[in-house]
Amino acid sequence: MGTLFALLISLDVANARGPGLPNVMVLATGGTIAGTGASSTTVVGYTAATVGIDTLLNAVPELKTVANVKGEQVFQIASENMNNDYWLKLAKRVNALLAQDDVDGIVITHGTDTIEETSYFLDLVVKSRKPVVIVGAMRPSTAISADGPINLFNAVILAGSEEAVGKGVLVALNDQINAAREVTKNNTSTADTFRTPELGFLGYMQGNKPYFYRQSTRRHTADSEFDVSNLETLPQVDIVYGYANMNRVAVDAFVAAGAKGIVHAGVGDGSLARPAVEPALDEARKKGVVIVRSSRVGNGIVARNGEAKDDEHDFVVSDTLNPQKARILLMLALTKTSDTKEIQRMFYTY
Ligand SMILES: NC(=O)CC[C@H](N)C(=O)O
Repeated sequence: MGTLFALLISLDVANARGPGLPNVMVLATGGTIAGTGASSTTVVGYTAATVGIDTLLNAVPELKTVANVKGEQVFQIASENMNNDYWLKLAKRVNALLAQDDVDGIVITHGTDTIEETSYFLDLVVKSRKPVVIVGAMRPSTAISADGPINLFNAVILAGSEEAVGKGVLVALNDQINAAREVTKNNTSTADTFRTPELGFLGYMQGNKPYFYRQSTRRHTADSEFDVSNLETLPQVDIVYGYANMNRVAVDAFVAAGAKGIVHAGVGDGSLARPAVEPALDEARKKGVVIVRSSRVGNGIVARNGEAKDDEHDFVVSDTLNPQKARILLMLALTKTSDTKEIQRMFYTY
């Protein structure tokens, strides 16, 4: 009886999205996955974002066997040109589509340079438990052994899967599934560039199936407090990079240009150069600019206080977020509050 009941429950879950193949929407935004080179051996020095969504989908006829796929070109850019306006446009489109009963999941094709930023932005503002998978490629569509088609095929399977529901925005390339919060581009040119250093990726794509082994403990998507549905702009937040012999010029320039927040990509565990930079950040803070101490190191925690005396300076720390991801959380935090205690809570929550 118990087994029968369990079977009925699992059948119900399997049928939650209706019988047959899942409905997956592919939103194209550009990047190398949509790039073309001069010849089949051109794998660097090609042009990104030249091929449209129809060509992308037609290149992988196998997609029809795993999902009912529809495509839409949201914009067409190399992702180094990503900006807040594109993010707001993309997030609103994703939320509108996920609110539809006939969309089970979304795949976003994207240039790899800023995948880690777009994915974390969406992780914080998508209002749904349905899967959102961001995918790209390191070799253009015309290259020998192009990685785009297999990456797209796996991304569509993942976006249509029950396993990906509620896992937050996922970045899936090279047969590996990563969480948006932690994934980072790790190599300028190799196909295995996406890594979740130290904390580890979430699982594999193998044999046309996702296999999950872990998930993020941080809040995201349907549980997030951030909402961009009524926003047309985001606050200006800039990143200042730490280095030996550093001066205060960049901090002062960003403040003069109207920054509402500055992420300091410090050396080590987020250390600031004294006496050059700390007074500049103090002055910025007194003018109302929110300062987040992050690190250029790439792994590990930037914790409050210690030598940095964050309470005294009224600085916020980034926890494990790298500077480019800390910038995104700070922008969204500033859409809700300028209270640094509240912003610090957000950095320990997301
Ligand atoms: N591999 C890539 O997608 C890089 C191409 C380009 N720079 C972009 O990010 O869009």
